[in-house]
Amino acid sequence: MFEQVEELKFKIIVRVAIFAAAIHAALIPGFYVIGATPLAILNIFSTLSWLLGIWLIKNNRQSWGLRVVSVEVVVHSIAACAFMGTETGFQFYLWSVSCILMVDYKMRMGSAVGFSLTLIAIFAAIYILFSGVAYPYAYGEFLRYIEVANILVAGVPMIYTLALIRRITLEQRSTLADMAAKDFLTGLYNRRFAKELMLKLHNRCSTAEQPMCVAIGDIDYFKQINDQYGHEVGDKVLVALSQTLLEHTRASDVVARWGGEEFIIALPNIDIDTASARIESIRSAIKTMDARQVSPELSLTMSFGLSQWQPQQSVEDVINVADDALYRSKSNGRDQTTLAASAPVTLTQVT
Ligand SMILES: Nc1nc2c(ncn2[C@@H]2O[C@H](COP(=O)(O)OP(=O)(O)OP(=O)(O)O)[C@@H](O)[C@H]2O)c(=O)[nH]1
Repeated sequence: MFEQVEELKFKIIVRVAIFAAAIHAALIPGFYVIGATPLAILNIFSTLSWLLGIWLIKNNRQSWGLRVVSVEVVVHSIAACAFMGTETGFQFYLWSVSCILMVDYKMRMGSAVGFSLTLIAIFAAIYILFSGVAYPYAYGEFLRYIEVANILVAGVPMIYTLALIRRITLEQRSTLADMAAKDFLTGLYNRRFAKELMLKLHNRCSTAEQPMCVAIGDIDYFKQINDQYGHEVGDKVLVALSQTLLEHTRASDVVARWGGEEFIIALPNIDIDTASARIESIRSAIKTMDARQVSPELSLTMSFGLSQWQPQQSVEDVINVADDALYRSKSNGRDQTTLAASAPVTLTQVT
């Protein structure tokens, strides 16, 4: 995840750098036309510096790339203001670079803040040193427009950098929320998060006076699958089975990995008869699931325990009751669903 974020960040910085290189290249004839030949020559070096920065960033030397372009901006801002005065607005690029430097996480926080503050200090020093310099070249009547243009163009990298940080923050937030809620292997909800969701569903169902059921399923003889085909195949079985569970449940159901080869399905707004028909259809879908995509000749069955969640029961209570029913499915020969009741009802005996 961290590498992807870094990749995205530097991809965007490369775009800013290409934009900057193009602006510097375009200014070469511009400076030449107004008679500022030294600045035209300086811009050739500036364009080359930006191209070098892009090359360094693309070749995995991101910190060096950022340093090269930072030095370029400092030199360019000082030179432009020394030759043409501060009214041209070239000093505003120092603000852009001070923002961009902060996204280099490889640089220590203290150094990044130090460099950024130095750039702002240079910005202030430029006013002290060069605000008295009068613009000596042609087209002086357009000075105000040049200043406005420079301020606007310098603003783009700052907004781009902030937008980038915002995007990364939001993406990381959703990734972290996903990691906290989901099982790494199967992508199903994990036990802790499933419990929270089940409680919310149960409260909603109780308020609306709707029935709710909970099923626990456990793969039969999963140890044998691991022993016979290997742990990696076992993992693939867990992933394929999770997919089958999702395909045969409603969006409002909660499907979660409860433990190693144990899964839970919470079914809101459903009575026990309809729920048992649903679980039975899931059980036969698992039996007929094309397990050959995982490994040829592999056959898979699952046992279930199903219980209706009574209003006064806690989440632990209903799970214990469903678990007892599952235990009966196992001890009665597996590949079946047992309904938890005062007298347990086995729906399907293994054939
Ligand atoms: N491949 C894989 N195996 C797992 C994972 N988590 C648990 N297991 C395995 O699941 C197996 C569970 O074995 P048992 O508890 O003996 O149950 P079983 O073989 O399924 O037998 P019954 O439940 O009695 O039908 C163990 O071998 C665990 O190593 C996992 O994430 N990946």
